[in-house]
Amino acid sequence: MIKLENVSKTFQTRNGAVDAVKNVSFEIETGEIFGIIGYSGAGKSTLIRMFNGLETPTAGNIQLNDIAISNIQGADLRKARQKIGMIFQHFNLLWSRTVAENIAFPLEIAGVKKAERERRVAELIHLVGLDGRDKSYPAQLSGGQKQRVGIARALANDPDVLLCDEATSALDPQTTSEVLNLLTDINKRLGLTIILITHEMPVIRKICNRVAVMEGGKVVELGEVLTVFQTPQQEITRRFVSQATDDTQTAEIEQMLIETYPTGLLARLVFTASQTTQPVITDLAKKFDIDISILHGSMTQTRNGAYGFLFIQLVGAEANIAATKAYLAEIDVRMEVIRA
Ligand SMILES: Nc1ncnc2c1ncn2[C@@H]1O[C@H](COP(=O)(O)OP(=O)(O)OP(=O)(O)O)[C@@H](O)[C@H]1O
Repeated sequence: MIKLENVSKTFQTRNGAVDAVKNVSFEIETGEIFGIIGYSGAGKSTLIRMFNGLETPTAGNIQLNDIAISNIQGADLRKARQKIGMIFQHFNLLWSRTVAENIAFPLEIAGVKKAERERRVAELIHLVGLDGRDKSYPAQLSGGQKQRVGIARALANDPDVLLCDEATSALDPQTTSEVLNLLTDINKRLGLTIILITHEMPVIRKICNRVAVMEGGKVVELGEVLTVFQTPQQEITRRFVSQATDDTQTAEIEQMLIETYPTGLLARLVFTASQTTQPVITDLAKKFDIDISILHGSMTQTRNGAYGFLFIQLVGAEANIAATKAYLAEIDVRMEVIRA
């Protein structure tokens, strides 16, 4: 478990003091994938760099399992750091070393013997899906392959925690998706705690269990990803959530549907994780003798379940439509009537 208590970081610059992180407290569970999102300058990098002692807090404490990471230095800090891997946006690979030599580097520093190093490197190359590329140089690899080397190198000393600093920001959407799948797989297989910072909500949606939203050095919102997506509390969170859904287009779509479908009742059904797996639409048609057409929809998957909405047209006797509405209320599917 990782615990932050009242953590602050102030940089002294020529232009005065910069409060990069302001009084941040939260906990991250072992084995969790925890996302930190914020715009440029929000303090994400500074915060994540304090997890492995690359920056020291000006105030407050960071506890990693039994170790007070914010209070140790020298040999103790170097030893603790071996249990915290890190990957970067621009990979930070050694360009004159092969894939295998890059991955072996942290093992050399840790004093691991040659035979054991070679065994471990082969295992890591296989784990990240780079079989056959061990003798390639970074310049001969695609962006996604370079990040796989970064991940293998970060895992070399069998860390408890992996820090990801905008690890997919330099990659195209397809490669981003592959790297995120690899991280999810590693999280499951090794029980590794992953902390990632990003400015992209789709990354959070795809792999995180919980998310903290940072603005001006503070954590302004924190919660389960699904809850944050369904009920964002802060304006900045709403802006991030709209990046990952197409809710912004809703008004336009409603107008278009009203014009295109002049008959029947038009409604928007809002589903949350608890009902999305139920065959709600089939049930309605069977139970209430009504015709239902699905006109438009968007379902979004998060790690804790799916949620989303469907625009439907209902045609049938008034009493049957009233019974349909009552049934939807009973099973907690919100129905917003666009045109009665
Ligand atoms: N070493 C430093 N010296 C002085 N100021 C710094 C230093 N590092 C960061 N800052 C300042 O602290 C604030 C937070 O920066 P930080 O890099 O942590 O934000 P961020 O959310 O990670 O943004 P980005 O995604 O652009 O890196 C910014 O105002 C930045 O200029």
